[in-house]
Amino acid sequence: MEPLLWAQGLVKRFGALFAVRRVSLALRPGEVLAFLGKNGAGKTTTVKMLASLLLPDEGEVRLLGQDPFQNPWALRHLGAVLEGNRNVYWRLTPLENLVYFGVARGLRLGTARKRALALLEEYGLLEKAHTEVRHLSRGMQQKLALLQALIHDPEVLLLDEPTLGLDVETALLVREKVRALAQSGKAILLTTHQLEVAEALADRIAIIHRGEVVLEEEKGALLARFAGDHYVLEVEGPLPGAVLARLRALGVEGEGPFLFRGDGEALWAVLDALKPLPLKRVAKAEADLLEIFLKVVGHA
Ligand SMILES: Nc1ncnc2c1ncn2[C@@H]1O[C@H](COP(=O)(O)OP(=O)(O)OP(=O)(O)O)[C@@H](O)[C@H]1O
Repeated sequence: MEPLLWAQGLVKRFGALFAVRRVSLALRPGEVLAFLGKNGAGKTTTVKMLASLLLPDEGEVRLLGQDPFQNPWALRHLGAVLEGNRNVYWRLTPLENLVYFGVARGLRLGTARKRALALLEEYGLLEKAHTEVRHLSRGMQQKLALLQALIHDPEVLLLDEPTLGLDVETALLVREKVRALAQSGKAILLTTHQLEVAEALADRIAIIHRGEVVLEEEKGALLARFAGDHYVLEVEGPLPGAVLARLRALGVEGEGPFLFRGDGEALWAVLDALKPLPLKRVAKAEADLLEIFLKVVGHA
């Protein structure tokens, strides 16, 4: 499948600082790519180049095959939520904002209005449709910023921290919506420091460190690769000293839950040593994204 968004060899320097060095990305229909990195790693700079808000020193961007720097009309295929809620007009109402952005991106007035009202209803903002944005709560403003990116139904979405600062219910709603948008075929780049959000939503993970993409991998494969051979065991009741001694000799660590590093075959020796004690749980330990992130960039 052809990527909807494609970038090759992006470079951005600020004076002597290489903020972004040769970053390449591709986003295909229906795909969520989580773009992770520590503060100052180069995420925003990259995303701004993808959104044509910043001119790369080197490299190319294509949106549905078109170069948005040569042909800015290609940007109608893109919706972006950057830097929280700053991309809406504070003295206009949500409805006015959405109609304005819809028309600016090529919708007819009537279509923009209909779509704006439908989105406001879908995201629970209809009762604020006519309230000036500056009088909305911060979370509502943030939700509106997302709707502003969706109003013209673009194929590609760049979402920077879409759930940060939202209440639990709204954050879950936005998560569900992002998932549904991907299922409907949108390509989504998700920038976030909330690793559990990335883990829940992403199909692929890219980690940028000091301006370079140091890891890019399908999420399932990444989690499996870092999980390694690593089992967690729990037993009912206290362990007799002799059993514990045998476990230690086999390399079992911990005090319950016990931890065993080894392959599936070696695990049988451990289970044998435990017989006939009742087992509560034996499971392959799973890596989480936080652990992986810290391993890849945490101490570098
Ligand atoms: N306009 C600018 N002028 C000079 N330096 C800049 C400019 N914009 C960004 N930088 C620098 O480029 C580097 C990358 O910044 P960027 O905002 O892309 O990081 P980030 O990964 O988005 O970080 P955060 O998670 O903190 O938002 C930083 O060292 C930053 O200080």
